[in-house]
Amino acid sequence: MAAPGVLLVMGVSGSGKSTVGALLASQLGWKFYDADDYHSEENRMKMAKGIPLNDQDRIPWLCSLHDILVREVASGQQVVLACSALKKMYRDILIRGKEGAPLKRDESGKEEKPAELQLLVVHLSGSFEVISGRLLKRKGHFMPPELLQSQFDTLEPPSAPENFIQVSVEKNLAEIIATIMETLK
Ligand SMILES: Nc1ncnc2c1ncn2[C@@H]1O[C@H](COP(=O)(O)OP(=O)(O)O)[C@@H](O)[C@H]1O
Ligand SMILES: O=C(O)[C@H](O)[C@@H](O)[C@H](O)[C@H](O)COP(=O)(O)O
Repeated sequence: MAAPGVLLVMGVSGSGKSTVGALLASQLGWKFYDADDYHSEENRMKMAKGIPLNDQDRIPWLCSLHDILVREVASGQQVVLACSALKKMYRDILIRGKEGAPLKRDESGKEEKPAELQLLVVHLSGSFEVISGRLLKRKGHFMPPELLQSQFDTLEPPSAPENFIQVSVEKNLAEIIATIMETLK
């Protein structure tokens, strides 16, 4: 497949996004962004208190990630982004920015189409049991394991016509990376 500008590694909390994303970026020589690093203090505190984020909390966060991706791709930089991106609408915002955002005007006043990114979605998919087992063992993270059920409730797995692959979290890391690298060939 033609290499996309952006590889989005998505899934519920504990599915392995940060681990797989960082490994992939280093193997590909692409820049790595972890969406967790871009949450507002309010969002972080909300999750730490065990309250799931809602659309209003997530939309500005996703818009700022979209802006980062557009900037990087415009400068020729390929990017791996680890981001929960649980709903189709969230992935659409990463690709196109906020739906209904007013069209920008160039210097002559002409309307410019919003930037759209070439993005491959890698969905790390697995059962509640396997993923909660990993979260319970993970130390020093702000996300409480009790929020996992809400992540599964919110999840809309990618489907056609989205450009995506699904990889089982039950594979070991080397197998996951190899599967993704094979798709990129
Ligand atoms: N394929 C895998 N096999 C075994 N353990 C994994 C795998 N992927 C991730 N882990 C472990 O599971 C935990 C959650 O992974 P992490 O990358 O933090 O997930 P996320 O970023 O999606 O929340 C970490 O302790 C990580 O080392
Ligand atoms: O959309 C969300 O609800 C959040 O992004 C949420 O998923 C959280 O930020 C992380 O998932 C926590 O961090 P981990 O994914 O690393 O557990």
